[in-house]
Amino acid sequence: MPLPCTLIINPTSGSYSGPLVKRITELLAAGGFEPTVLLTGGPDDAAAFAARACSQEENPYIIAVGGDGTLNGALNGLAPGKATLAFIPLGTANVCALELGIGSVDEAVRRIIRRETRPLSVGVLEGFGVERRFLLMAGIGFDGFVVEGVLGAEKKRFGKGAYVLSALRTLAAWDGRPMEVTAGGERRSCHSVIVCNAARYGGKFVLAPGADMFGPGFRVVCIEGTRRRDYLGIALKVLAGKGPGGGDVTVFDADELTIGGNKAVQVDGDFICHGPVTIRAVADLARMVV
Ligand SMILES: Nc1ncnc2c1ncn2[C@@H]1O[C@H](COP(=O)(O)OP(=O)(O)OP(=O)(O)O)[C@@H](O)[C@H]1O
Repeated sequence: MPLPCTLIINPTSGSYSGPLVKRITELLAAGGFEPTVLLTGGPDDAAAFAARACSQEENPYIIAVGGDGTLNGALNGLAPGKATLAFIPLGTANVCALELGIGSVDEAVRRIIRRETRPLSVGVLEGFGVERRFLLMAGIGFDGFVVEGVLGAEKKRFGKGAYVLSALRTLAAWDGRPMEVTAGGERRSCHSVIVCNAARYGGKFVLAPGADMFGPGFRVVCIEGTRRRDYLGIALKVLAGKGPGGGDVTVFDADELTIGGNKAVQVDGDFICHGPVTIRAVADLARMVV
């Protein structure tokens, strides 16, 4: 019996094409699956499609096809502990694919057919009446402002360059205020904090060695320095593959955090809200194809 699966596909993601989707469905069918294709028509559809599959099926098998944003959308619709989740990367940055070592669409399909899965641990962020799960990271402070400030028209025209333009604007209108981060009964004064559920950040850069979406809790990168030049030092270290620790940066493990202030918050590359927020780790949300 072929195994039914739901493909949630973002037709606006980086390398989407009709023929590519046709090839994916043919490969899956040849590998023993019975795919149903659902194309997202807007930002909320991936979560709605995943929620529907989870409410209608006993063993929902959901394949997010797109970028990290589509995967995050699907993740946010899952009923806890019920679904199998897979990812076929068609996005621009595809951090999750890098994290899982998936180098191509064909490789992603091969892994789905291999049917090896691991229990997935995610983060849940709450603040301002919003609750949102994340797979990769939540950033509060500098990178939250950068993501918030990305203009749609620039993203269409310049792709990843839109983030550089937004970063330059964020640097020009510098907000030097610190915020309070509480974890494990300890309080710290930070300028930005990145709660990492995966090692990579923004592409192939390893920001939090040891952070793992299949392991419990987070690696938290707290940037204490409040000046622009503190960030330059961190960027140079990360680009050189050294990790950000030392100097004005503290890295620690946590399962639960409270972050004060009202700085901008992004999760998995999408702007969500302004602080204050709480973040907690949730184990076994789904089984993820690896
Ligand atoms: N039909 C649609 N029209 C416009 N936006 C959409 C549509 N479907 C999904 N989206 C939004 O597009 C956002 C970006 O898509 P996605 O992450 O899949 O691709 P990407 O930006 O190319 O890749 P990456 O996130 O890996 O850089 C998603 O977060 C989602 O909110």
